[in-house]
Amino acid sequence: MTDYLRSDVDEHSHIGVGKKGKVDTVTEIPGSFGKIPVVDLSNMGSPSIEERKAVAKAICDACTKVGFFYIKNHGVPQELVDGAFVEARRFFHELSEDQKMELVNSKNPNFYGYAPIRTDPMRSARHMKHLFESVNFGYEPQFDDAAVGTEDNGASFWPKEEDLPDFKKNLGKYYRSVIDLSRNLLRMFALGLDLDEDFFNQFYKRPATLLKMNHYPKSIPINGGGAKEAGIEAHTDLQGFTILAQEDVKSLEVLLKDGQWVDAEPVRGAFVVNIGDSIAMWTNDLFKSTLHRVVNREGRARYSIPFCFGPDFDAVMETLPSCATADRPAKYKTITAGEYHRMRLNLIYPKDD
Ligand SMILES: O=C(O)CCC(=O)C(=O)O
Ligand SMILES: [Fe+2]
Repeated sequence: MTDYLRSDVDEHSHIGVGKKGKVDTVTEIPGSFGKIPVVDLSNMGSPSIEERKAVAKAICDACTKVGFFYIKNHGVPQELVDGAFVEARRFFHELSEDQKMELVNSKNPNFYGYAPIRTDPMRSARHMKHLFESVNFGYEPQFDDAAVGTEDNGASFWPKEEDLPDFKKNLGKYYRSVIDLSRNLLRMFALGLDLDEDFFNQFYKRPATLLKMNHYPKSIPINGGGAKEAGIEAHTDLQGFTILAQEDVKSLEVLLKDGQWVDAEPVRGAFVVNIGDSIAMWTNDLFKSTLHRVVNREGRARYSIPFCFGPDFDAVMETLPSCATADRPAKYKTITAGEYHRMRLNLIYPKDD
């Protein structure tokens, strides 16, 4: 059993915690779709259980075969999506470098905040190259219509109101709307896995949400000359699932069967959803956490807004009964989402950073 530190593109692997408690990889190759499926969510809130089940089945097919899918008719108004991109541009371009560095994530106990572009050749090989700039904000009950408590998941670094007026208020509208959509998707996952429709929501009372904004410039100058394409190396996401908003610049690529990288082209009005490692482990890899990467070859800047939705830190992720059989015994150790999260953050942000 290898003590893997990072997903390995050649093995189609994601990071899980094996029965012996070691970080291990899973080598299953994503299933039989040749492309990323599109799921229409129009009937997700239908009073008819049969109609809801049909949506749940389409989602679960996509999760078991690809781990990536588009959703349309998802209920998040386009003006909120467009508004969130306005705020992303304001953040990256209206704040000075110093103002952004005041919010740097290495100063935050939960690594919330700003992550600058890193081209330092001396960075240890254990780090992912960070050829983009990004910022993220954690869970706050004020953004959650279904909040049961008043505590956040650790304070985020928000820009000062005088530096970027109304930024938090404006982004908060989008935050609220994607949390709501995420809770509805959890119902579909549960239905599709033959669980009580509300099964997952009991583990998402103070969820590990992360609203991220990424900026991939059109190219990145390298010290000493030359330029590189902006992007993110092949990786899997760590949380339950991610809802990604993109504009019209194509750059996201997903690894499908036979080792083919396919573009997850932007589709106006649709989000891209992908399963993260936590739900993959919880479902005993029935749901696939699929490798993806970003390479901005388009010659213009790209912005994206991923929203990650992970279970409560104290949620105990024990292999779901409908996901283990005699032929397919449970592979993973029962672990709390928080323990797993912490383990992954320690890999992403090693102490020598
Ligand atoms: O920007 C994108 O399209 C995807 C970003 C991503 O994979 C991530 O932030 O984990
Ligand atoms: Fe990702």
